[in-house]
Amino acid sequence: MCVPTPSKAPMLDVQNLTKTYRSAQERITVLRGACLRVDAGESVALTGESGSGKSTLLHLIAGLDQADGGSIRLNETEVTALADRGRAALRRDRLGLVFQQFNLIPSLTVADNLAFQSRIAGRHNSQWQSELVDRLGLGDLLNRYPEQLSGGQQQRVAIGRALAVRPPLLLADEPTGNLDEATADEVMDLARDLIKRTGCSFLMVTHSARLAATLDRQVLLSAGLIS
Ligand SMILES: Nc1ncnc2c1ncn2[C@@H]1O[C@H](COP(=O)(O)OP(=O)(O)OP(=O)(O)O)[C@@H](O)[C@H]1O
Repeated sequence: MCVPTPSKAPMLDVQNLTKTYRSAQERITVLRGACLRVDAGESVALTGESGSGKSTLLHLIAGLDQADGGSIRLNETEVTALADRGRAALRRDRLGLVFQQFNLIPSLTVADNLAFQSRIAGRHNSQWQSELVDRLGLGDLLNRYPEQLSGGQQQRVAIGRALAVRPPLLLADEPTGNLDEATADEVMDLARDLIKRTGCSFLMVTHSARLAATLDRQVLLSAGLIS
């Protein structure tokens, strides 16, 4: 059972989450009642051994997969109760997602990649986009395509795209996993600065104890539970 939550409503409240992958050959139980809360404006590092289920948990929170049991409340929304359309709308309007593989759209320029989510969410704000461009140092790259960028540059675009809608929660899965240490530090410094400016909550999967220590709190996923 989860530790009872204090009266203040958290931005993200995961309670007793269970998940088993089933195939004809095997069952892999990954989450056995995981609990996690992230307060408004709080930054939390999700750590754990390879295969412990960090990405699974992040995908469930983002509504990219469905849990077997338990609850995921994002602000006042019960994510586990949403149908496919509701979960897609949640990702579009209220979540920022950043992955290790950058996931930019190859046929769009940097400028159009940056504006992609905010445009489809109907929340494009030119002033905020200009500020993102400045703070992420993307001014000279706006007409380039993703294949013409370095890994660090691509990830800066991905972070800008995710924050363009000013989401209440930013989820990142090993965002610097494909970058060298110096570039990782540079990208994380920029991300932390922008996260502070937007006031969003931040949940980041990372293998790096060094980067985890730069966030407000670290939690460990082990044997299907979070401590
Ligand atoms: N779609 C799937 N079908 C079956 N098993 C899966 C699926 N996705 C993940 N798994 C299994 O679930 C377990 C947890 O995987 P997950 O990717 O969540 O771990 P992780 O902690 O993020 O690992 P890593 O740090 O290596 O990225 C692993 O044993 C993995 O093989």
